[in-house]
Amino acid sequence: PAIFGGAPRAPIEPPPPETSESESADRASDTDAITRDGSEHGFKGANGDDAAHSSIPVPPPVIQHSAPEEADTARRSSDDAEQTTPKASATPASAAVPALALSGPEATAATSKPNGAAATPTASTLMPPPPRPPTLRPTPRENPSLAPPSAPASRTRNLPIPPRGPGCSTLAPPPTHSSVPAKPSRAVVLSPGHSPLDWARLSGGPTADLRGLPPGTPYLRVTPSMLKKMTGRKGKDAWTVLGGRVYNITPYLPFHPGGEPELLRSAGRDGTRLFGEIHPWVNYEGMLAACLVGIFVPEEEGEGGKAAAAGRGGGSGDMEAMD
Ligand code: HEM
Repeated sequence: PAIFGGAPRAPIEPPPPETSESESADRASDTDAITRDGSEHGFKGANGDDAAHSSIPVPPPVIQHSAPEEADTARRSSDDAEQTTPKASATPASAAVPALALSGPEATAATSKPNGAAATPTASTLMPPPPRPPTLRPTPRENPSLAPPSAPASRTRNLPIPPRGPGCSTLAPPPTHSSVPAKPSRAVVLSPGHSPLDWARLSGGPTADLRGLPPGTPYLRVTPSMLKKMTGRKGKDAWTVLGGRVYNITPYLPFHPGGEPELLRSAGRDGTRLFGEIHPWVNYEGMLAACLVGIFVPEEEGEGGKAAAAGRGGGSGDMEAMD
């Protein structure tokens, strides 16, 4: 009802020239009442209200504008109610719409006079800066300050936000991250029963001992000379140093996602740097806890000065030396 309020009706009323403005206003209110009544009557069925409707003149011009309304009324009442209905509703609405639509900042810039003198002065002063009203485009300009958080902007309005990157989603990673060239995977196909989970089962137990040393063997002080012999060849186990600790990587070889040859690159030497170059994120300490042989120490700090290199089927007297 507010949309079809009296303001817009006034200009439309002119068609009925028979009465004065005050009368026309009264008539407008009457028409409202009539319209409602008419509709109600229509639902209930036509009654003797035709007299009231008949008081409303100007059927032909108004009818043109209010065609839809008229049709409705026509369905509701088969009598003269048709004439009354069009006046009240359709005409005012059509008149009001254009004024609102064109009254935007753009129209004001074009010096629109009819929109009311009061609005014009303010508009003139604000004309240069008021790009705000056209929120569609100027917003991006203003946004830069607010733009950093692209998320809020996108939430508020879809149109104003020009999508910056390919993915408009706020959750999309920055192009910098997504553009990182992916290295071809060198992962190998592990044989059945040698998945990471299988390794976890095998080595994860609290009592798991995969060092390849006699049970109860304490952690060893492994010297460079000792380490050098543990290459995984000639029946020897493969040891490597990671972070100052010596691990027997032999049992892990078939479980290594990178393949046995890759893992053996570090056998018999310190593989800390090589390991870190490939996958520094791998938690070797946890994965190889059951394979911990000892600590890596300088030659002079070794056990008894005698190399204690040992392994499965290794040197004859080496195992005793390690004990
Ligand atoms: C120091 C010698 C080592 C070398 C040269 C090596 C090399 C590699 C290579 C080339 C890959 C394949 C990476 C890819 O997917 O493209 C790989 C994967 C892997 N390696 Fe090693 N590796 C070594 C030691 C180890 C050790 C000691 C462990 C753990 C005890 C380990 C655990 C893994 C794991 C879990 C993956 C899979 C990583 C992933 O899928 O992201 N590696 N390794």
